[in-house]
Amino acid sequence: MTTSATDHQPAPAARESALIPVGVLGARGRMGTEVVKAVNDAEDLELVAMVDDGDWLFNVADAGAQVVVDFTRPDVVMDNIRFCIDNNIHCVVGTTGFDEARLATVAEWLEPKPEVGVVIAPNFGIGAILLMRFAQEAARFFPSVEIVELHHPDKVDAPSGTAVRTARLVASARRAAGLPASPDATTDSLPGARGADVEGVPVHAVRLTGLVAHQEVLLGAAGESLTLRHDSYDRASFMPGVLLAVREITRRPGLTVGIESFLGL
Ligand SMILES: NC(=O)C1=CN([C@@H]2O[C@H](COP(=O)(O)OP(=O)(O)OC[C@H]3O[C@@H](n4cnc5c(N)ncnc54)[C@H](O)[C@@H]3O)[C@@H](O)[C@H]2O)C=CC1
Ligand SMILES: O=C(O)C1=N[C@H](C(=O)O)C[C@H](O)C1
Repeated sequence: MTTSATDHQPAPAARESALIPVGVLGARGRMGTEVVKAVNDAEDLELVAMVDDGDWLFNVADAGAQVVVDFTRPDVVMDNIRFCIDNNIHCVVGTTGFDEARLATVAEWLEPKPEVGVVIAPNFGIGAILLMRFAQEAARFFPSVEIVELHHPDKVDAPSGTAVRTARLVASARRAAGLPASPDATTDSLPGARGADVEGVPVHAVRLTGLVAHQEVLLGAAGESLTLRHDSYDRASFMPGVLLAVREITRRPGLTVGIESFLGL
């Protein structure tokens, strides 16, 4: 008996079962809406649940989601992660508001579930991730550093999660290089004028109509400065990183912070 190329194609049911079933939390929000579109457009993913405020969270488990993407709010994200871990669902989390204590809690929840993966990333934009890496590299060469993040005025948290992570990475590189505090003679200032102090790095937050998500890292030395800047003009910029994380997390058990390792960085 001869076989044609079509004889080797999987049956429709088998093809469907190869798709990764994805649930989206915060599905009606700015990022959630974009994620829903991106998942629907991806040939290897299947959108099985959309949940927003007031919806039944159990929908994602009932629908058989293998991966959940969370773009909600800092005050609800921990409950969502707990639910997913308890229900053996991998999580891709873009929601901000994670400090060391929260990350430790998630790692603790994962201990009895060695097969479940959670990735928490303050920024899925490839350019923003590279900016963080470049800032970390440059930090040891400059006595002065400050960060300015600029966002749309509907953002509820300040400074941005990305700026806080960038400041921590820069501060850590400065400590490793033995650099002292950035010079600053200010003794008289209005509250907030010098920004938020994140591990010794001043972080300034701008909220401006028309902006999406932007960040500058300003590094200064005698007679020169280096400015690193990244701009997300559209939330589409986050989608390649989100989709990469959805695909990777099914084979990355445990807690991953940032998607740098998924990008080979
Ligand atoms: N990691 C990254 O690359 C990015 C992270 N973000 C972060 O993502 C988060 C969301 O940002 P946006 O989409 O701009 O906010 P948004 O306010 O437009 O969307 C949040 C959505 O979550 C919904 N929500 C609230 N409580 C919920 C619950 N218990 N269950 C399900 N849904 C719930 C809200 O109704 C809303 O639709 C923020 O923390 C933001 O900083 C935003 C852009 C990129
Ligand atoms: O709220 C936003 O818009 C963004 N939030 C993230 C953050 O706080 O860093 C990522 C990006 O800056 C957009």
